Amino acid sequence: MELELKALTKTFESFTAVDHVSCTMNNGVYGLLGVNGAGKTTLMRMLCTLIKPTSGEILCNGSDIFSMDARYRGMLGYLPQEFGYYPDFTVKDYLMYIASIKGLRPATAKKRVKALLARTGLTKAAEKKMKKLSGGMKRRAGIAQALLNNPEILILDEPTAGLDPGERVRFRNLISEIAEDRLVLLSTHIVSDVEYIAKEILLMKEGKIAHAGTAEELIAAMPQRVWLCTVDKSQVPELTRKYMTSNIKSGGQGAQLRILSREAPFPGAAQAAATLEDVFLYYFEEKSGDEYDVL
Ligand SMILES: Nc1ncnc2c1ncn2[C@@H]1O[C@H](COP(=O)(O)OP(=O)(O)OP(=O)(O)O)[C@@H](O)[C@H]1O
Repeated sequence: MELELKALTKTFESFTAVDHVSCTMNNGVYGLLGVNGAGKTTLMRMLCTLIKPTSGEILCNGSDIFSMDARYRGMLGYLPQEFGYYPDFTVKDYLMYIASIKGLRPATAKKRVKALLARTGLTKAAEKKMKKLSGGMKRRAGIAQALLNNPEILILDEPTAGLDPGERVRFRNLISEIAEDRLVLLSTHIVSDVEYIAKEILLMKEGKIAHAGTAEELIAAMPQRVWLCTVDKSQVPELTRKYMTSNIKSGGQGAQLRILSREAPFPGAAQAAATLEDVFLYYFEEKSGDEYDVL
């Protein structure tokens, strides 16, 4: 399975939301990482044939996905950012309903729903109403519906939005497992969602893929170094004005800053190993997601 994007572009009137994106993906997890408005959803909607590119191509095993039409959609599973469900349906009825829309025969649908309930850890919740599920369970039901047709390509738009840290870990593990034999493209603005499970991370900024590679490659390519600086609290405003600072930990009179800079900000500053969070800060000049521990 190979998905190839060739100079993929989408403009809305004079605004370019996706700007000449080119990349090739095959089985495994790809993390589309970027801040709000970077163009992630627009890119994914094109990959799902929901909107047409202004220019450029998307090829699946060498064929244009829009020409493949239903044949391509049969290979595709999609979990949109806001996914619609029927609040009064039970999880099982919801999945059976989506299975019928996807054209699965009732006997096949029954088997697949049972298997997917088990795979997503929802067997015990099968008879619960959708509106009674926790955020994490709802997302897992969303994944289950996207997997009903056993897709070779799975597109997940911000699947971890609103999940608590425990649910996020369970979700990551599930996605990792699912991607063993298919292509999974997952968008997020939270570094830790993709740091350990993505075989490649695509950093998307202002419609472009600014950088792509493994977490290690992205870290190695960052020109700045990371410095841990223990300073007096009174020095914090000046240092944060002067340097990109990824983290500040305060305690008593002192503060520990994590500073990104080519050179040591002052003699004696200790160099630390860079992380993907630092890379995110460097390229986007903002902190990733809602998990960042600025104290
Ligand atoms: N139908 C549209 N008409 C005009 N502009 C649009 C349309 N859809 C998206 N945009 C604009 O394109 C840009 C990229 O939006 P997109 O939703 O793809 O970003 P994103 O990275 O998914 O961000 P978010 O996580 O906030 O959804 C935004 O500035 C958005 O306002």
